[in-house]
Amino acid sequence: MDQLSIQPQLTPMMAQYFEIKAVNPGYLLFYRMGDFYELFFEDAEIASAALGIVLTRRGKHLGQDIGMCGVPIHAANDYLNKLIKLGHRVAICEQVEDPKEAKKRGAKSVVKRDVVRLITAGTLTEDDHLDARASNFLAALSMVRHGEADFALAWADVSTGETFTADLSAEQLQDELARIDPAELLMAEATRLALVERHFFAPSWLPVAHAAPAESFDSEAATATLREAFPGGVFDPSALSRAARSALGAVVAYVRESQKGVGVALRQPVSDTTLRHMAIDAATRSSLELHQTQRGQQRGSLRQVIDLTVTAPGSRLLSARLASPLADARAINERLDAVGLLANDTLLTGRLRADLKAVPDLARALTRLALDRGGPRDLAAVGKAVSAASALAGHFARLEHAPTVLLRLSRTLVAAPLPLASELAAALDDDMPLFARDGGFVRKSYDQTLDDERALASQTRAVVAALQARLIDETDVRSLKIRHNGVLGYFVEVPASHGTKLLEEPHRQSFIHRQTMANAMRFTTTELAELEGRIARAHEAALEIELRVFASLRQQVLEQTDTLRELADTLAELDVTTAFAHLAATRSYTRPDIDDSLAFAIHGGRHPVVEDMVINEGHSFVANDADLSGDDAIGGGRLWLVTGPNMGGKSTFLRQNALIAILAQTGSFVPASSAHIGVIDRVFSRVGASDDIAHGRSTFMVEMVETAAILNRATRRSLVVLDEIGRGTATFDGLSIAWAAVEALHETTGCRALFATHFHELTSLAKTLTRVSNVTMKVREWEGEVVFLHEVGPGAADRSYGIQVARLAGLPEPVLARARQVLTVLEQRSAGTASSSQKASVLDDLPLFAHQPASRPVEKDPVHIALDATRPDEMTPKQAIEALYQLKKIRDDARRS
Ligand SMILES: Nc1ncnc2c1ncn2[C@@H]1O[C@H](COP(=O)(O)OP(=O)(O)OP(=O)(O)O)[C@@H](O)[C@H]1O
Repeated sequence: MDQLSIQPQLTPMMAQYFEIKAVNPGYLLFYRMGDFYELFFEDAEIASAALGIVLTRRGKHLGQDIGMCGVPIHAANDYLNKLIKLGHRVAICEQVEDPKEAKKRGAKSVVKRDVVRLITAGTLTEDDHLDARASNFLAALSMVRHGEADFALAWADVSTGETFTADLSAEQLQDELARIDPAELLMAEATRLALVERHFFAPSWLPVAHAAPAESFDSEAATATLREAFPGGVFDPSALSRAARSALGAVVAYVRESQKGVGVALRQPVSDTTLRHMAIDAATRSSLELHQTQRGQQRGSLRQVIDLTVTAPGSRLLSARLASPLADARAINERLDAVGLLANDTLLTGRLRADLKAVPDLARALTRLALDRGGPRDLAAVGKAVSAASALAGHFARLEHAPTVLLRLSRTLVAAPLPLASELAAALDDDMPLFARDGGFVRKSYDQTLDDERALASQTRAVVAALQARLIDETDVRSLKIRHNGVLGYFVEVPASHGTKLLEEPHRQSFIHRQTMANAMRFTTTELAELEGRIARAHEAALEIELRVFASLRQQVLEQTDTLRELADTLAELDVTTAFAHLAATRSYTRPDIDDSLAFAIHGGRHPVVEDMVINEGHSFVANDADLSGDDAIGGGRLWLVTGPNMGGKSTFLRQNALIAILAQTGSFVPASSAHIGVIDRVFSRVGASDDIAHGRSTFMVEMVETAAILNRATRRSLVVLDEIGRGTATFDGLSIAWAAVEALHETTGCRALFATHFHELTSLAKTLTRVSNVTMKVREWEGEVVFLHEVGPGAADRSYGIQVARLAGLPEPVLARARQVLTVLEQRSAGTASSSQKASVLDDLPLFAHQPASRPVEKDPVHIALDATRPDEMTPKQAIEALYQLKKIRDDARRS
C-alpha cells in the first residue's frame, strides 16, 4: 500500500492499521474500535457497497479523505455472512490488551491489536455461517511437474474435520471438483496458468478459486507441516504422492493461518481411492439435477425429494453419498441389507427416527471445542449425543441376525462413553448462554465452592435491602432507593426535591454526589462502594470457577475425540440408513438386485421427482419398463432408441433410468416394482444441452463437446442416456452425427444406452444393429387433439406431433394452419409424392393474408420498450446475457398475462 511509504504523517493508530493491513493482503480488515469493527480506505468502499451501509469519512490521509464504515459488534455476524457469501475474505482484528495497560505507556499510546482470525468461505466453523445440511469444503489443487504434470486435490470440511486427498489427471479435475463442490479452492498461480493453457480450467471454478502462494504448495515443507498437524504417527505423509502431499500441505497451512495459532483440528486424511465409486461427470450431475436443478435451486432436485433424514449430519452424509454412489456390488449390497431390514421393521425404524431427531450436530460441536471456539452449548451437545447413542443402541438389542452395517453401527453406539455424558449432564444447566464467558451455565450443586460464591452474591441482595432501609431511617427520605446500572454500579437515588438535603450537613459527610438528573439525584456512600466490591468479587469468583469447570469438561471431551468422532459418523450413518428405509416403506420403493453382470432390467420404473410433482398435481404417474440387459457374449448391453411426440415423456423416461441406477448404487431402494442392475462404472446423461454463451460456446458446440466426452470415456460397464443429440444444427448434419454416435455406442463401446431422438430415420438402425431396439412413447389422437399416454411400448413413432404441442403452447391459429400446410408438402416431398405445382403453390407464395396476426389494439410491446432502453455498446458480455434473460422473462410474463 503506497500510503505506507509516507510514515511521518501517520497517526500512531493509522500506523498500526497499515502494519496489520500489510501482513494480511487480500482480506477486508475488520478493525476493532470499542463496540464497532471499522473498515477504512478501499475496504470501507467495498464493504459499504456490499453491505449497503453508510460510507463516512474519518480525517484525512495524504490530503485525501479517509473513507470509513463500521459494523456494530453485536450484529457483526450477519454482516460477515453477507461478505463471505459474496466471496470476500475478512481478517478480524481485535484489541489484544486492556486499554488501561495502553494508558500506562502514555496518554497517546495505542491499544495493541492483532488479527485473531481470518474468515473465509472455506474455513467457517460457526453454525451462524454454515448451512447445517451441507458440507463446506476447502480444497487445494496442486500440480507437480516431472515432464508430465501430476495433479492432486486435498479437501477438508473445517467445521467437521473430515479430510481427503486424491491423485488425479487433468481430465478428471472438473468432474471431481463438481462432486466435491468446494466453497473455496486454492491453487498456485502457475497451476492456474497451466490449466488455462490446456483448457482444463473450468469457468465454474472462478467464483471460488483463490491464488495461494507457491510456497504453501512446497511438497518438502508439507511433510513437516503434516506431521505436526496429524500427530501420533498413524498418518504417514510420506505414503502420499508428492502432489497429494503438496495439496494437503496447502490445505493445512491455510487452515492453520486462518485460525491464527489455535490449531487445525482436522481428522486423519482419507485417500479417496479406497472405495470404488461410480463416476458421474459435471454435465451429468447437472443434467440429472442430483443436488440442484439446472436453475440452481434445491427444490425439485433428486436430493431434496429423497432426503428424509432427521439430523443435519445425516443430511450431509446423504448428500455426500448421492454425490459418490458406489461401484462395488458387495459394498452396495451391504448398505441395501441394512436398509432392507429397517424397511421391513417400520416399528423399529419409527423408534430410531424419533430418537435420532433429538441428536445434535456432534461433529461440528467437537470441532468448535477443539478450536477453543466452543461454548457451554457445544459441551451439552456432546453429552446429549452420547446419551442418545446409548438409547439408540438399546433398540438394536433385540435384533439377532443384524446385517453387517447395522452390527457395526450398533457396536459403536454401545461403546458410547456414558460416564462422560453423565458428567456433562450433572455439570451443565438446562438453559445455557452461548459463551462460557457469560457464566451461569453450571448446574446448582455440581460444585460446592461455586454454590458458596453464588450464595454470597445473592445474599448481598438482602444486605442491599437492609442498607436501603437504614438509609431511609437516617435521612428520613421515604422515597430513597438503592439502584444499579451498568455505568454507576450501585447508587442511592432520591427525588430531586430531596437532593439538596443530602448535599447538606449532616448527610454530606456520608453521601457523595454522583449525578443530577431531571427528577432525581444520585449518590454513593462508602458502605455501598464496599458492598459493590464484595458483590463484584463474588460474581468474579463464581465466573472463575465456572470457567475452570468449562475448561475441565472441555478437556475431558477432547480426550475422547477419536471415540466421539466415530460416534458422530455412526449417528449420521444410522440417520441415512433409517431415512432410506423410511423412503422405501412410504413411497413403495423396492430393493434393487445388484451384481456384476451387464443387466439393466427395470420393471415399473418411476421418476422420483416427476412422480412427486405429478402426484401433487392430482394425476398419477405412469410406470415404465426398460431392459438394456446384455452380456459379453453378445457384445455388451442393449441400446434403446426412444422416439415419440414432444411432451410425450421421453426425457422423463431417460432420466428416471439413470436416477434409478444412481439411487441403487448409493444404497437406496428404487422407485420401481423390480430392478436388476449389473454395477455401472459411469453414468452419462445429456438431456437437452443449453447454450453456454458465458463461456463462448453455442448449443451445438456444447452438445458436441459432451458427446465427444461420452464416446471417448464410456466403457462396456457404463450407462449412457442421450437426448436429442444433433438437434442443434442442420437436419442432415445432425442426423448423420446422431447416426454415427449410435453406431459407435453399439459397435465400439457396447454400453447400456437410451437414445431419444426426433430423427425418425434413425429407427432403421434397429434392422442392422442387433442390440438396438425401437421403443416409442404412446399417444392417442382424439378429435384432432393428441393425448399423451406417457407409456413406453415397442415400435417407432412416425411423427413428432410438434404442431399439436405448439397449439397447446398457444401459438396463434393462423400460424398453426400455415405450419400444417407446409408440413404436408414437406412430408409429401420427402416421400416423393408432392407435385411440383403443389410445392409452388404452397411454399413459394407468401401467405400474405393467411397468417396475418389477429388485430390487436395498438399498444407498445413491453419487449420493444425494453429493447429501446438497451445500449449494447455500453454493455459487458455478462450484462448482455442478463439483458437477454430479462427480455425472455418480459416476453414470458407478457404471454401469461
Ligand atoms: N410417466 C409419466 N407419467 C405421468 N406424467 C408424465 C410421465 N412422463 C412425463 N410426464 C409429464 O409429461 C411432461 C413432459 O415430459 P418430458 O419432458 O419427459 O417430455 P419429452 O418427450 O422429453 O418432451 P420433448 O421432446 O418436448 O423434450 C412432464 O413434465 C410430466 O408432467
